[in-house]
Amino acid sequence: MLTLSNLSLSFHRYGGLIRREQVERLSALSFTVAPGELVAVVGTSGAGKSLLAHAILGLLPPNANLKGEMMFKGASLMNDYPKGLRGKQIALMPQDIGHLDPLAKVGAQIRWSGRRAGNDKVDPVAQLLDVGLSPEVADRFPSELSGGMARRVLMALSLVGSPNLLVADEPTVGLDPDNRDRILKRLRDQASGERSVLLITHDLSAVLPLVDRVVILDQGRLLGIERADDFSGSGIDLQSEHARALWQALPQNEFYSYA
Ligand SMILES: Nc1ncnc2c1ncn2[C@@H]1O[C@H](COP(=O)(O)OP(=O)(O)OP(=O)(O)O)[C@@H](O)[C@H]1O
Ligand code: NI
Repeated sequence: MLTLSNLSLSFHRYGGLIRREQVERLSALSFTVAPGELVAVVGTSGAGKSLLAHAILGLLPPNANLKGEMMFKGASLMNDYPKGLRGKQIALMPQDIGHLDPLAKVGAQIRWSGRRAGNDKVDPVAQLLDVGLSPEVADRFPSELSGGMARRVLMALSLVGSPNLLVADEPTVGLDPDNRDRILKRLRDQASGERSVLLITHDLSAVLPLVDRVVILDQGRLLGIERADDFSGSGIDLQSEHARALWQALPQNEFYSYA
């Protein structure tokens, strides 16, 4: 479904008046997301996770310079971003709840997202129920939502067009365990059949029970691609040393660090 081959991303930066330099933020990333898969991209702050999300959505700023190849269902996402893809076949659940329009009620925003995705007949209440929110939320403004509700509204907006690929950028940050697990469960349900999810997070332990595979990013570099099942025991089945170190550093595994 999604294939990245040697994808690099750099930015032009002006040093002084005439010196122009390139700063590389993603370095030769290669990985795939298969139909039905839920793949986590894990990395600390500044690893390049949101940049990767924006690259896949064709939302990078003009001074960004992408190299390599990125294919979605056989079409290249590299130069002219294919029309009719974003918000329909590929959707982003953004990291920042500031993406909600503060001046519009939730129901109206869901209808707009539906229209952008080519569906004029979206029922906001059904979309809200789908993410575990009650019908009355449709009449609220974003300022009247709790953090957990706002995240679920963002999720409803991103799901409105039934995307084949959903890129969820830190969808559970700042949420209590109940709200977090609700969102993660909905993402797990989403990833089946022809539909896949790329789940961006810094919280490996919260997502491990749900995801199929884990891509580890650090400072724009790929440090490992692992099957989620291999994060078990002492981590002997993990391919990369870095993944083993991450696994052994989780609080519940401290025992193994001394084994
Ligand atoms: N438009 C830009 N121009 C230049 N550098 C940028 C730009 N956007 C982001 N960066 C830099 O790229 C790096 C990766 O940023 P990114 O937002 O992808 O990190 P992240 O992994 O999503 O972090 P977080 O977990 O904090 O959201 C950072 O060092 C950031 O400063
Ligand atoms: Ni980010």
